[in-house]
Amino acid sequence: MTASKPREARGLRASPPVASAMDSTNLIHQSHRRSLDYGITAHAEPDFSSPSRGLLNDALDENRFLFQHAAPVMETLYDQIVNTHSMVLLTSARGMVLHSLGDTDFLEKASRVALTPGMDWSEENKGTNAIGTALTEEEALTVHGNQHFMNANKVLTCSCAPIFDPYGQVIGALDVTGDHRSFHQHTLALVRMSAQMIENHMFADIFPKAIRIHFHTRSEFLGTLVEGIAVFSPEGRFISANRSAQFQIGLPFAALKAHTFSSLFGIPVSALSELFTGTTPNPKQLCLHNGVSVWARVKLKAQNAWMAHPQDVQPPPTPANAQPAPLKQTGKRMQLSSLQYLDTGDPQVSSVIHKLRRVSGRDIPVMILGETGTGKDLLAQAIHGDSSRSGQPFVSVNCASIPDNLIESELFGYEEGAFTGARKKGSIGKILQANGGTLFLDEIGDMPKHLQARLLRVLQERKVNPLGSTKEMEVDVAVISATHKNVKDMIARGDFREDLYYRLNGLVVRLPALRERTDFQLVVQKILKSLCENGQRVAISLTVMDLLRRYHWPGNFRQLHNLLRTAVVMAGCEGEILMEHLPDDFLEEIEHGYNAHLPPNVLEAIAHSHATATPTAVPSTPDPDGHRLQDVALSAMANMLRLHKGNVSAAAKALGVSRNTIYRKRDQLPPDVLG
Ligand SMILES: Nc1ncnc2c1ncn2[C@@H]1O[C@H](COP(=O)(O)OP(=O)(O)OP(=O)(O)O)[C@@H](O)[C@H]1O
Repeated sequence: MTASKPREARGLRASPPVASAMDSTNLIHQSHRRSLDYGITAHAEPDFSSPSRGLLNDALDENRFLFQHAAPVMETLYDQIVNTHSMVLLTSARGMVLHSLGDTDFLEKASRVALTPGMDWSEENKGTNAIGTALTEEEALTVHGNQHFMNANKVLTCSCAPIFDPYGQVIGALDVTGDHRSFHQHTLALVRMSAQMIENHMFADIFPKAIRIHFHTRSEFLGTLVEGIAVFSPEGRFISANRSAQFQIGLPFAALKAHTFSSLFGIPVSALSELFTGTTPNPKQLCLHNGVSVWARVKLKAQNAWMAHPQDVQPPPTPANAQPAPLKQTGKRMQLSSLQYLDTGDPQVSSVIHKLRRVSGRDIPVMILGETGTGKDLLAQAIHGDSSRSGQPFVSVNCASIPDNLIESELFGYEEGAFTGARKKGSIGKILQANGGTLFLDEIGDMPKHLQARLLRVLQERKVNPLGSTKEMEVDVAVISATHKNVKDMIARGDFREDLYYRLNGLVVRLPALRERTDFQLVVQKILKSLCENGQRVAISLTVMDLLRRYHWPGNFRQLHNLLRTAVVMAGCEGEILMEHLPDDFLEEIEHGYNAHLPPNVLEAIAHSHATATPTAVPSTPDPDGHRLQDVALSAMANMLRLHKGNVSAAAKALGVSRNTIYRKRDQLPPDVLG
C-alpha cells in the first residue's frame, strides 16, 4: 500500500505535480533507501509469476471508474508514441497493472511478462521504478535505466504520472514504459497531460447533478486541458475543484471548502441560469474574488441531468423492427451510448438515431432540422459523444447569437492586431479549437451570406486562414449543423448558398416537435426523475399528464423542462404534481384560447386549481374574446344539464366530472338548468 500525502502538502499547481531534475534525483535517492528498507536486493530476480485471475478481476472491478475514463485516453496516448518501442500502462493506486497497450516485441521475455495486467509495480515489490515511486511520492517522474533499483529493470525507461480523483485522492497511475535506448524527454509531458485529461473526464462524470463552472483567463483555453473546473451544489456550496481551478483562484482545496460560489465569483449562484442560457452558451466574463478576470462557461444541473445517469435510464421500449441498441465496448466494461439515452421509444427519433449510427465514423456532415428546443444541440453532443472523436473537443458556435461583425473572427480566429479591439495575442477561433473533434454550427440559417463562402472553403480544403494572417492552418473537424429555418426556401430566396448547403447536408435528420412524439409520457417521467435528487421521484396526477400531453408546446423540451422544474419546486420531490402546481402563465394561456381540445374534466380541474390558488381572483376581468376558462366550463355544465333536463348525475357522467363538482358551481349556473 502506498503512503498517501495530504493533498495540501503538494501546494498550488496548475498541472499534475512533476518533479524537477533536482527533486527527481532526490526522490530517486529516497526511493532507493526505501527499497533497501523493504528488504529488496538489486540483483534479485523480480517476481514475475502469473497473478491470480481472481485478484486481477477484483482489481478491475474496484477500479472500474478509473478504467472507464482512462482507457480512451490511453488509446490516444498510444497513438502518439507508436513505433517508439514503448507501452502505455494503467495501474491501480497499489501499483497493479490494470491495462496495457502496445507492442512488447522490443522486450526480453521476462520484461514482457512484467508489463502484463496483474503485475505488481509497487515500490515494495519492485523497488525504485516510475510507477511505484510516482504513487508513493504523488509526483510525476521518469525513472530511467540505471535509476531502477533492481538490475533486471535497468533495461527500461519509464515515465509515470499519478492520477487523482476529484476528491484529491490518488486512484491510480498512467505510465509509458519502453526500451531505455528509446528514451525521449517529451514522454513525461505527454503522460502528465494524459493523466490530466483523465482527471478532467472524471470530474465531468462524478458530479452530474452539480453546477460545474469551467473557466480560464483566456477564452481560447476553455475546453482544453488547462481549463479550471470547479463544482458547486445547487445552493452554491463548494464541492470540488481541479488543480487548474485551485491555481487560478489562488486557494488550496482545504481553503476552498469554506467558500461558496458567490464568495469566489462575486455573483449569486441563482444568477447563473439567467447568464448562461442554452446548452453550450458563449463564455461570459466573471471576476474572481482575487480580482482576476476569467472567461467562464457553466453546466447547470438541469441541462445535463437528463443524460447524466445511464444506469438510471430504463432501456427504451425497442420497436419491433429496430436493431438492438449498440453498446460501446470500453475494455471489459460495456457502456450505454449517448444516442441511446435519447432513444425513448418515439419511432421518428428511433429512426433518426438508427440513421446516425449508420454514418458514425464515416466523416459525413450531419444537418439537424427541428423547431426550437427539440433537442438539436443535445443530439449533436450525443453524436459527438458516440463518435471516435469523443475524447476531443466539441465546439459549438451559435451563428444567431454572435453579432455579424464578430462572427468572422469568432469562427476563423485572428492574428495579433488584426483589427481594432482584437486581443493582444490574437485568437485561434472556434474552427481550430474544434480541431480533432466536432464543430457544431447551430442556427446555420443565420450565418451571414458573405461568410458562407469562407466557411465553404474551410470545409472543402480543410484549411483555415485566421484574419490578418498569411498562414493557412490544416484543420480536421467533423461538422454538424442545425437550424429551425427552412434552408431550401432560403436558397430559393438567395439567402443561403446552395453549394454550402450540399456541403453540410451529408445526412439530414429532423427531430420531431414534442407534440408529435409518441413517447411524451416517458419523457416527462425521465425529466421529473432528473429534477429530484437521491432517487426521489415526484408523482404527477393523471389530469395534469393529460393536460400536458394535449398542449402544443411551442418551446418544445425547453418549455417542458422549465414548466416541470417549477412544478417540482411547488409540489416537492416527494409530492404529486397537481393542477395548482403549474405556473399561472401556463394555465392562463390555456384559459385564453388553447382549450379547444381539452376534455371537461381537465377544464374543470384547471378552473378548480385557479379557484384554490387565487380564491379572490376568480372571474374578475374576462379576456377580450370572452373565453375565460371558468365561463367555458360553466357553459359546458349548463348545456349538459339542459340536455339531461336538470339531471345532475347524468350531466356529471356525460362531462366526466363528479356530481359534487356541479353542485359546487350551483350558484354560478343559470337558475333554469338545475330543474
Ligand atoms: N430528448 C430530450 N429529453 C429531455 N430533455 C431534452 C431532450 N432534448 C432536449 N432536451 C432539453 O431541452 C432543452 C433544449 O434542448 P436543445 O438546446 O438541445 O434544443 P435545440 O433544438 O438545440 O434548441 P434551439 O433550436 O433553441 O437552439 C435543453 O435543456 C435540453 O437538455
